Amino acid sequence: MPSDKPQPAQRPTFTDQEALLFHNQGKPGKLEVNPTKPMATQRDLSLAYSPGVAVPVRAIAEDPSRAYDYTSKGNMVAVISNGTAILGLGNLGALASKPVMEGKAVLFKRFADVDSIDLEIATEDVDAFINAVRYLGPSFGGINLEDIRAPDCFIIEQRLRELMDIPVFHDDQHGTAIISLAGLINALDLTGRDIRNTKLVCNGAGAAGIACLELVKAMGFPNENVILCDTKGVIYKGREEGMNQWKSAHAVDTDARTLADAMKGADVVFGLSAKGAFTPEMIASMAPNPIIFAMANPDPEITPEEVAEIRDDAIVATGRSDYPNQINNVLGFPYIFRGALDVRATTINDAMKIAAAKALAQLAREDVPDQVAAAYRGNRPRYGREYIIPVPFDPRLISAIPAAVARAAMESGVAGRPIVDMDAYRAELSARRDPIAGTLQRIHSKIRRAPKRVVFAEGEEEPVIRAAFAFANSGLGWPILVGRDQQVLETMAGLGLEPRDDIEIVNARLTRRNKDYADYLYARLQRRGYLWRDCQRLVNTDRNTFGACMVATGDADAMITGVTRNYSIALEDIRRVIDPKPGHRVIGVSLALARGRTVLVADTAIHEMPGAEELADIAVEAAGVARRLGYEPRVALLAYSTFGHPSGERSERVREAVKILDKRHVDFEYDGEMSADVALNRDAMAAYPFCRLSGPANVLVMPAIHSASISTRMLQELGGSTVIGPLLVGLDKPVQIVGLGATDADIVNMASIAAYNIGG
Ligand SMILES: NC(=O)C1=CN([C@@H]2O[C@H](COP(=O)(O)OP(=O)(O)OC[C@H]3O[C@@H](n4cnc5c(N)ncnc54)[C@H](OP(=O)(O)O)[C@@H]3O)[C@@H](O)[C@H]2O)C=CC1
Ligand SMILES: CC(=O)C(=O)O
Ligand SMILES: [Mg+2]
Repeated sequence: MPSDKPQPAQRPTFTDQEALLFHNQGKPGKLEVNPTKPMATQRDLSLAYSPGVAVPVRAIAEDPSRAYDYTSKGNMVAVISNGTAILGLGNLGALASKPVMEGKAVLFKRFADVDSIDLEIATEDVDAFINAVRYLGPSFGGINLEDIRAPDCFIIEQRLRELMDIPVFHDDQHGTAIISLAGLINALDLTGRDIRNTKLVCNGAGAAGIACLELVKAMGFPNENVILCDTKGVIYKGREEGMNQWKSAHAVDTDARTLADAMKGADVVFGLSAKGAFTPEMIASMAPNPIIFAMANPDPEITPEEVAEIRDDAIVATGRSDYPNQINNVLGFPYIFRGALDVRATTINDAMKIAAAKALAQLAREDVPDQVAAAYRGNRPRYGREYIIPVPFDPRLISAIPAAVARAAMESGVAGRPIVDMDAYRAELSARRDPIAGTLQRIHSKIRRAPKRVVFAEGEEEPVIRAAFAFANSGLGWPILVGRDQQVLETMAGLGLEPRDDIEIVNARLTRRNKDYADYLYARLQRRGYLWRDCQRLVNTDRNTFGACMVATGDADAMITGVTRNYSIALEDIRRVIDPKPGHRVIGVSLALARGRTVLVADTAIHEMPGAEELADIAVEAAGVARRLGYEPRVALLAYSTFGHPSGERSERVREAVKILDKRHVDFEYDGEMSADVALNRDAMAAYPFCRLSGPANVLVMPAIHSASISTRMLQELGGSTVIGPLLVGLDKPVQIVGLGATDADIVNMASIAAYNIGG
């Protein structure tokens, strides 16, 4: 649980020098452009450029919607600024805004796989700015305006919305409004307030302030309960100084003239102004349980530490990532555009904004996965005063927010290409964030249709219990937690989880099946030096043995273990109880996913230095796994040499394995021996026209366990691949072993793979 008070000591700090170095090291700046098509050969060139490129040109000229099929338009957003209101730093010009705009562009990519480029336009003239942008429509699927001062931004956005047929969205207005509304919905809920009689003060009557008020009023806040302030104080009816039509729309009848007057007794205050604008006295004068959103960047109107010195009943949020409750538009713009682009929305309307805010608010109320806990440095946040809004690293945002936005676009009639299958869309969204997610999603939808009973052998462990609940909540099957009832229940209570009927707790010592399992084990082990009593002790005390007995005897369908024990020891426990499937070999297969490509690597778990027969078996098992995952296997048997060169003894086994596969007449593509580059790179493979693989390999059979282990770990650490596994295949009953210290998400995934019975 997060502590009650903000803890500055835990906050990451950096020097100015470090910030400059960060931006300067490697290639200066934060983004570069990469081609998505190969440009390696003469043929590639003639397709990508003249003459091949003429074909899509004509197609688009004939039907402009084809631009979405043949160009990057549909996934490309421009982040455009003139630098007149850079964060809360003021008007520092177009060029100085570039680091922020590059930052927004990479956040688009990082969080929602939206390609984005920053465009800084060096003019403060509203008409000139509009003219510079209005003709850019063909290049982009959407325009994200950023850090343009009020009231220019209102005119610019409105005119561009009229002139362009793609979404134009001023992030500082609407992004901020959406996120603060989401936070406000939850803060009102936590403090038991009703939107109709809550008093709100907004300091800052610029882009962000005005848009926030418009959205909260659209949600039902009465006009007379809201006071807007700017550098001149309260915006009251009849004020003349420093006014414009957008401020006037929110002017109220009140005697309050200063921000301090307005904040007396207020329930909520929004800061969208500048550093230090709220004084301790102002905060002290607010109503009990005040809601304080100090959102100025980079430094808030008041810090959470300063609030904590004055009162302990406040809910405080800032725009920064290093305090709890980050109300920042980064939670919105990537996902809102993702949803809008995916339905080819012509605009981003109020219905889509409110849908995004509600989806965000809802997400904060749900149980938090481990990846989010990691973003909180080990503190698992729970819906409450210090967790009113999800963090930007929450992996659930990518499927929840765009789906809500896309649905609202469809319902409000602005979607050019409605989504037919929303579940499939959500799965696709998750896959954009993490390539592994697409494969897992397929597995999940399959096992949901025929849920299985899965033994979670280490049922007393916290992550295992959380995983079991997540597994059951997602409808993936029925978990069985093995452990002492009291211990399991206490851990559950500590996690705030209630026991429930669909999650069984089985105590090995007390179960009525205890004797049957001991008999079963004795029948297997009596000729290996075990007495019946030894078997009974194993069943009673070893959870892997007990869990495996449940699976072996049909009391459960699959099993997951490994959180507290080394892989090889857990495997030994299991092998005592479960044999290989007749005619099969037990191996480990790892899945490496990178750059849209999935490659299976085997054997990553069992055979240290396989002989030729074993290598052939490994190829057969791994090809089976590829098929079960929906890939047509192309198996490369790897070595350091390729088809006999350089010659060497160590490759002999691999060549022999290929001959064995020839004799077995297997029904999949295979070849070798070959080096990894030949296996994976079409051009390198082309140097061997006799190679029997029809394309780059998707199954790599490694010559030995050390090369398998080293290469998968290097892929993960250096190559940016996601690697899952080793998945255990070839056992007669499905059991999977996670790595020591696996997170709840890892356990759920491996439990799903066990339930799916990936080994066939
Ligand atoms: N957390 C988030 O996600 C976001 C935070 N922001 C923050 O909000 C702030 C405003 O941004 P934005 O609306 O784009 O900028 P604008 O330039 O459009 O508006 C600034 C507004 O703040 C007012 N203001 C400035 N200083 C003070 C002060 N000391 N007291 C009262 N009012 C003041 C100005 O008053 P006047 O009209 O009298 O000049 C003006 O109304 C920035 O700090 C920015 O970082 C913005 C967007 C997103
Ligand atoms: C977060 C943001 O967009 C701003 O402070 O301007
Ligand atoms: Mg901004």
